[in-house]
Formats: sequence, structure tokens, C-alpha cells
Amino acid sequence: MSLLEIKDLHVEAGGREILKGVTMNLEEGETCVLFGPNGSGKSTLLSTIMGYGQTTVTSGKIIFKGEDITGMSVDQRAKLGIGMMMQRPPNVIGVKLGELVKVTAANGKGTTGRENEFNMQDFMERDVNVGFSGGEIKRSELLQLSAQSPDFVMLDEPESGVDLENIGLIGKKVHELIYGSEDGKTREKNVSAFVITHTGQIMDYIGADKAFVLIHGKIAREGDPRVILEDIKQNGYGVDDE
Ligand SMILES: Nc1ncnc2c1ncn2[C@@H]1O[C@H](COP(=O)(O)OP(=O)(O)OP(=O)(O)O)[C@@H](O)[C@H]1O
Repeated sequence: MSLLEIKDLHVEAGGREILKGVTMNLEEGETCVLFGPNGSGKSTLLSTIMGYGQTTVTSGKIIFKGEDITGMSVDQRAKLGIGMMMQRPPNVIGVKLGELVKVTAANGKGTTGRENEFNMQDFMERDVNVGFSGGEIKRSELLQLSAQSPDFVMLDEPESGVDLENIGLIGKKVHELIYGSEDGKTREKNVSAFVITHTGQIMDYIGADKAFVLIHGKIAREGDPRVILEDIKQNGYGVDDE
């Protein structure tokens, strides 16, 4: 059964059309990766599904769990079970990470008190994201997602900017978010996921069922993630700048 259906989605930002008719389907329990060159609209697609950011949907539809969510607010979408790890989340001055995690857990299905697992114990009294390094932001975003425990999780380049020591931690926590366990031996849940990756590194930690390639605001290709990744590594995206 389809969990997410995107139908001919057109999105504008800054007076320019960024998404030019995206149509795609994500099945329940499926993990999909999204490849594409810089500036092709990947983050815009994820933010538009989340309902976050300064973009305008000019036409098309986003259907989640059979419901048209195109015009819904971010918090309505979060309540329906959508969660997102942003590439560059905003600083939230005056709100401590610990407070945010508590509120998120109260509205979601996850739990609090897990900061040690994410190596975030020294950050709970700090304002959200203020002065956090790139890797610290990733761990903080994952901690918040674990408190929300969404049914559908979108991750915008979870491995980018993460050092070699922390990549294992991030990979395990992403695995846990999707399957309910860190080690991959047991599957307590099967959350659906949509993950942007340039390198495919995160695929060492999660089983990707399908890949999409977004080029110039359109899905140019769909298929086996490993075949597509290998092809991109060998041949590039084969596109010129517009
Ligand atoms: N609010 C905005 N105003 C103007 N332009 C925008 C806005 N948001 C996004 N864009 C533009 O839309 C294009 C797509 O951006 P987006 O961040 O979605 O690309 P991406 O595929 O995620 O790129 P990358 O791989 O570099 O992260 C870019 O050219 C970006 O500058």
C-alpha cells in the first residue's frame, strides 16, 4: 500500500520554479534513497513534504496515508507521523535542546532520557543548534527524531560532515529509527524512510529498497539503489547546468 504519493508537484522558491512536476510513490515499510546533483531540488522536495520552508506549491498533490496533506501545517504533518532531519536546521535561540526533546516526546511516541546514547549529554542545557558543529547537529537532529518516533522519516544527507568515528553512531541510530534495533538482528518496527545521500555511505547501515534520481526538479530515474549508485559513480549524472 502506498504511504506517500506525490502527484505532478510543482514548487517555487524565490520566484523560480524548483520542482517541475515530481511524481513518485513510496510504499509502506519501504526505505528509498534520493540521489541528484547539487541544486537539483532534493532538499526542497523533502521540505515541501514536511511543509517547512519558504517554498510555494503552485500545483500538484502530496498524499500521505491516503490523506491530502498539501496544504497542512508542519505540526499537523508531524502529528500524522512525518519526521525530518534537516541538513541545516535553524538556530532556536532561547529554547534548550532538553526542553525541545521533552516537548517532541510528549507529542510523539518516543521517549526522553536517551541523550547519552547520542553523545549529547553536554548539550541538553544549550540553545538548540546554537554553535553546534556539523556532526553535533546531526546527532541532535537524530535525538529529536528518536523522541518523536515518526512512522515516516526523512533524512537530508545524514552522513555529510560526520567524522569517521561518529559515522558508525549515526548509522546505528538511523538503523534503530527505522527498524527499532541498532544491530539489525531484530526488527521491532519497519518505519518508512526517504533519505538524501550523495555518497551512498548511509546504505551500509540501512537496507535501501528503491532509489530515485532528481535532476533539474524532475525524477529522471527510479530503480535499484546499488545499480544506480554504481552508475552515478562510473558515469556521473550526465547533465549540464541549465
Ligand atoms: N527560498 C529559496 N529562495 C531561492 N532559491 C531557493 C530557495 N530554496 C531553494 N532555492 C534554490 O533551489 C535550488 C534547489 O535547492 P535544494 O537545496 O533543494 O537543492 P539540493 O538538490 O538539495 O542541493 P544540494 O545537493 O546542494 O544540497 C537551488 O538552486 C537553491 O538555491
